[in-house]
Amino acid sequence: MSDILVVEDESIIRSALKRLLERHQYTVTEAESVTEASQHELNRFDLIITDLRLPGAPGTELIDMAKGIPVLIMTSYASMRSAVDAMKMGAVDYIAKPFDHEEMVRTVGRIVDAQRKQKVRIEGDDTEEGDEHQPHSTLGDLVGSCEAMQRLYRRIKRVAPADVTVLIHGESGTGKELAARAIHQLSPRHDQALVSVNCAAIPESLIESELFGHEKGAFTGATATRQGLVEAAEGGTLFLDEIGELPMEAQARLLRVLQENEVRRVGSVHARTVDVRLIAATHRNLKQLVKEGRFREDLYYRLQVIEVTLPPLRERGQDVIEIAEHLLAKHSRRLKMEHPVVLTKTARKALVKYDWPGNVRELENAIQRSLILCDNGEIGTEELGVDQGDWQIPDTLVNQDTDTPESRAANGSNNTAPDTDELSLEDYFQHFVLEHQDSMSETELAQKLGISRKCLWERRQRLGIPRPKKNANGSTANATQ
Ligand SMILES: Nc1ncnc2c1ncn2[C@@H]1O[C@H](COP(=O)(O)OP(=O)(O)OP(=O)(O)O)[C@@H](O)[C@H]1O
Repeated sequence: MSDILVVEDESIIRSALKRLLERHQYTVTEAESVTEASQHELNRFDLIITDLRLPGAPGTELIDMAKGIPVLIMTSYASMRSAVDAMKMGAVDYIAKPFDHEEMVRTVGRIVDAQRKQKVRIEGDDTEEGDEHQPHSTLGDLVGSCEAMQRLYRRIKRVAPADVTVLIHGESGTGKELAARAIHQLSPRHDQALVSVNCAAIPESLIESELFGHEKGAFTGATATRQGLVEAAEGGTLFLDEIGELPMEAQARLLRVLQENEVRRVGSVHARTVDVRLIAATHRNLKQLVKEGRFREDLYYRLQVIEVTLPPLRERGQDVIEIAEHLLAKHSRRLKMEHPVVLTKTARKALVKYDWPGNVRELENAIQRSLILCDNGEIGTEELGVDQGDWQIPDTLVNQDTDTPESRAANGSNNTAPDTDELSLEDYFQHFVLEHQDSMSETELAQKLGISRKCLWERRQRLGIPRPKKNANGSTANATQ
């Protein structure tokens, strides 16, 4: 049986809530204010439900006072703002008054359940209680122990159990998708699906039907009714990477999912109810996009309930070595390396000194490349290429069929990128794209360059060579995006 402390100054609401919870087998203690609540030993409760506005101190004060105990905020000022602020301060969730009884019972059940599971996991791990404040060198697939990563882990653990939308910020390649996965894994939805979608990688014309599904005949080519990815995430989590690239029409449909828990397939007049938690990520400044009229303000406010920020790799100090070694082990296994490969002392220093504009993804490429190029079991600065700017061997080359050490060595000594000394990769990229963009689709171009469609799109943005748009007569014209 779980113990709940209800802090509410309006006695009618307080006793109604008490009765409701007791009917569901919870033990309830009441308090009228933070001061009265603080006379109890807060640590013995499994959950504290508190009104935000109370006589004297606000309910949010209990978040710090009851370290580790989830605090659910009730607010009659159903403004998003105060609820968002409470969540930022560490509240596990919020519920707007007047609340629906069923919703309250469901929310309480979910939090208490998640809390119990977390306790079991912590005890099972043989970790001390108060684990939240123990330093960790990993969380899920994220590796790194610097202070910024510790803060990130703590934040992920706090937001994961609350069923709220999370917006992840961070430069490209910082691990936003891994962070989303960690949130899903630590949430009560962890045994349901996590559906990941990269909004920048799906052609604009297809994105609505991909996400929301379509009815048969909704558009040319819609030969059958199809469920969208939002529906595929039913009961679980939907991760929308690069949400800043979502076209306006799709933004409107997504807003409906968030506001009404409803999805309407393209070409359908009927809405379907969905139960999906959204995690979105972007490397862009969404506020700026809102100002420029390219992102809906209402959607922006819905998304930024809780924000999580991934630090750039250059700000993670010695973590870069920890991550490099982790990636070295991972890719040595993948490439079935016969002998262990290590980083030289100079290489380690160079790793820390280099500023990694492409973050962990760039580091991962450098490690993969080095494993192929090194021949004496040691990786030095030359193999890493950290002194030579940020050129990369395309992934397709790295992932080529390199099953034997001989063929790997051959790939290296063939010098697959002979021009890189004279021609920077960016020049090469620019030439290649300008030369072939009229005759190749974006997918073909990306494939030839060995990069993802999204990466192609990002580089186009960075280098100022926007994708040409096809005119009605089939010729192309550059369009600023
Ligand atoms: N802290 C980390 N420890 C280990 N591997 C990491 C870490 N962060 C990122 N990676 C690896 O780096 C690569 C890029 O990570 P991820 O795709 O999560 O980044 P992202 O921020 O979502 O990038 P983008 O914005 O370009 O989609 C992945 O292969 C991931 O496994």
